[in-house]
Amino acid sequence: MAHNKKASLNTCIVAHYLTIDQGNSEAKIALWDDSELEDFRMEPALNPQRVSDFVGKRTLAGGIYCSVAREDVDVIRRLCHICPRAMRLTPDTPVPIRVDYRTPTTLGADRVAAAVGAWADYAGRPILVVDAGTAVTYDYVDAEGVYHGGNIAPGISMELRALHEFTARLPLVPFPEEMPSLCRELFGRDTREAIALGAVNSVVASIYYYRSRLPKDTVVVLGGGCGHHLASVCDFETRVDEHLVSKGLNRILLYNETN
Ligand SMILES: Nc1ncnc2c1ncn2[C@@H]1O[C@H](COP(=O)(O)OP(=O)(O)O)[C@@H](O)[C@H]1O
Ligand SMILES: CC(C)(COP(=O)(O)O)[C@@H](O)C(=O)NCCC(=O)O
Ligand SMILES: [K+]
Repeated sequence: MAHNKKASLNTCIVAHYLTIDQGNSEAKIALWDDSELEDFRMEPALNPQRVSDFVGKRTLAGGIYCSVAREDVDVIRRLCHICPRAMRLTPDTPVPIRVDYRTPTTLGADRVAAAVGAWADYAGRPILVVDAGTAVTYDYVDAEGVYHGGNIAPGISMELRALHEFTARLPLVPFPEEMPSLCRELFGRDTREAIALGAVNSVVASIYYYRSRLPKDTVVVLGGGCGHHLASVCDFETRVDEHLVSKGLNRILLYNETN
């Protein structure tokens, strides 16, 4: 009897949190047991039904929505319906780092979330946050937790497409899945290799460059769909976090629960 009571108490206190990150290529939905990732799904086209299917029978304590694409009103409505405390990440949302950006209202919410996600794991160290998705963003958080901004550059797929679309002769080269073997050579020796290496090495070289200009103890955190590919070709230690933005959203949600 006492055991059953304890078990049902445990069931009650599991706090599930839902995070939704709508990027320019994919939506990422994640379920958290407090701050532990429990379930994750990528959705090329999110809709309210997919959100409900993902959550299933689990009871939510809170949820957060962040988009750098179209704000999906139907998805937000569904989130509000299934969550007692649902919020959108906006420029006014309190976050656990200090954002020092001249135009906070135009700053991509996913960049703030990625910075918070990295800070959650490496607080107290300077961090170069690289979120390599549709675009690649390179952001800097110092050891005091101040976000100093960063840069925006084309993502690898975007570069490959742009080279094809804006030239007469360049073929569309597929996303180079096998980066370590491709990057064994510095320069391409045929057109396709030259394009693939050009797109990949522009990102790799940028990571090296920013790192060389930052304090020696800077941690390099790589997130986004290309994060693990890029880590495989950097010859210094990097930390890959496939769920960087979702993790940041979860931490922002928890921060707002307790503050
Ligand atoms: N195997 C792959 N095939 C195609 N694109 C890939 C692959 N692996 C990584 N990518 C890259 O990942 C990006 C999607 O990453 P993601 O971080 O989800 O982007 P976003 O947040 O902008 O939606 C694609 O635009 C592409 O550049
Ligand atoms: C730079 C981004 C396009 C990155 O988007 P993503 O690649 O993650 O889909 C997005 O963060 C954005 O639209 N930012 C607004 C401009 C700014 O951050 O200053
Ligand atoms: K990005």
